[in-house]
Amino acid sequence: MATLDEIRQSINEIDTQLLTLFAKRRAISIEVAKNKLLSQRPIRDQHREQELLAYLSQVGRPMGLSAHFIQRIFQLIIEDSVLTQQDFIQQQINPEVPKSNNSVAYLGPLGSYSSLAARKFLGREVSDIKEVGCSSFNQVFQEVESGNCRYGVLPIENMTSGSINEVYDLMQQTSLSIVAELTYPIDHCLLTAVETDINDIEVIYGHPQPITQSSHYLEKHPHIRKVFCDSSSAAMLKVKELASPNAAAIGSAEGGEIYGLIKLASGLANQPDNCTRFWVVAREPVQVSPLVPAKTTFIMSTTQKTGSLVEALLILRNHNINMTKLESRPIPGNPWEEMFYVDVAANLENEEMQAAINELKSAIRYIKILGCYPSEDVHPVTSPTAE
Ligand SMILES: C=C(O[C@@H]1C=C(C(=O)O)C=C[C@H]1O)C(=O)O
Repeated sequence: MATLDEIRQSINEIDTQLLTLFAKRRAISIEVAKNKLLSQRPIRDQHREQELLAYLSQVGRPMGLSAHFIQRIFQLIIEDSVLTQQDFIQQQINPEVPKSNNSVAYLGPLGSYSSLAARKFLGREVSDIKEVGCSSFNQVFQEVESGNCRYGVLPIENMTSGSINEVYDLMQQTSLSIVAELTYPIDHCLLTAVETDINDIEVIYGHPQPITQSSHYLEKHPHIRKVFCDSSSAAMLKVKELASPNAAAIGSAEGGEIYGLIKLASGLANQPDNCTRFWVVAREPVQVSPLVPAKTTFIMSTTQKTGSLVEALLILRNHNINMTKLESRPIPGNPWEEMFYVDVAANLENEEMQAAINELKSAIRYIKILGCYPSEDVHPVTSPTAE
């Protein structure tokens, strides 16, 4: 009988083959993108996705693979393929924005969730990226506005704790444009400098967001004192410095590795599939190909007349424009009025969208376009066989 090491070696070999095939599929998806560019066909083809998933579920069944399993794996693969194609098409129409040799500003020293998201945005080639960790969101804006950094990466929404209001408020004042969105999976871990036990932890250092998002876990350990830090990396640095069996930080496993911390527990967030959505901002807007699913974000303030918000939203509906998010924020110095942040699934260049914006301009008090960027919400549809 084969030893465990030998069996595991076979698994390594199979997984390497899978990786080779994933890379091959990704390369072919670029060929698909080139073909679509020539024929001007949209990147997303949900009918084809559904057909493919149904076909694969059928092929996998006699192999003992459930439709549910197949759909989960291939949804991820198809999502990657669509995003790869989007990136390719965007590079074609925005060739002056190469993704290498770039600089990016984000909140916190290396290892913060924002820094990990920044690396995801600029790809894995981190060697020639200038990374500027900032101590506040305001500084992130300043680094990009001054031209010191090409991009700024800003968290705007977390699945558990909701919108990050400070970033929304700063967006009201900036001249920067949103050029991309990305979602980053967040797995909050309890990190310590030395081997210890959860019952020995007396103090937890963390950014207020991860602490709020881990409230259920923390309620189970009411004796632990919470200390807020400017960023998750600041919390990790503090714990590293203390080197105490009684102090822990809340942060990512990747961040913990950067600071040489031990992972005492993971999966702390209230919501198991916790992720954060980020905006990438730059001084110049990007053009989004009509072949790529796009989002446009704008802010507007309506008049104080009754029904003025409803009227504005009806304009969008009448132009068949799907609103994906509506957020309201107070206007500083103007306590009785609200500013609305609107995300729509539409390209700014689109005729209907232009018509809607023009109509909005005459119906509301103020409108400012924050950016048009490729949509990251490209989750493939499920095929009915998986239900
Ligand atoms: C690869 C294609 O583009 C997209 C990605 C798909 C995939 O990865 O299988 C399927 C349909 C499209 O949404 C295609 O159109 O075939």
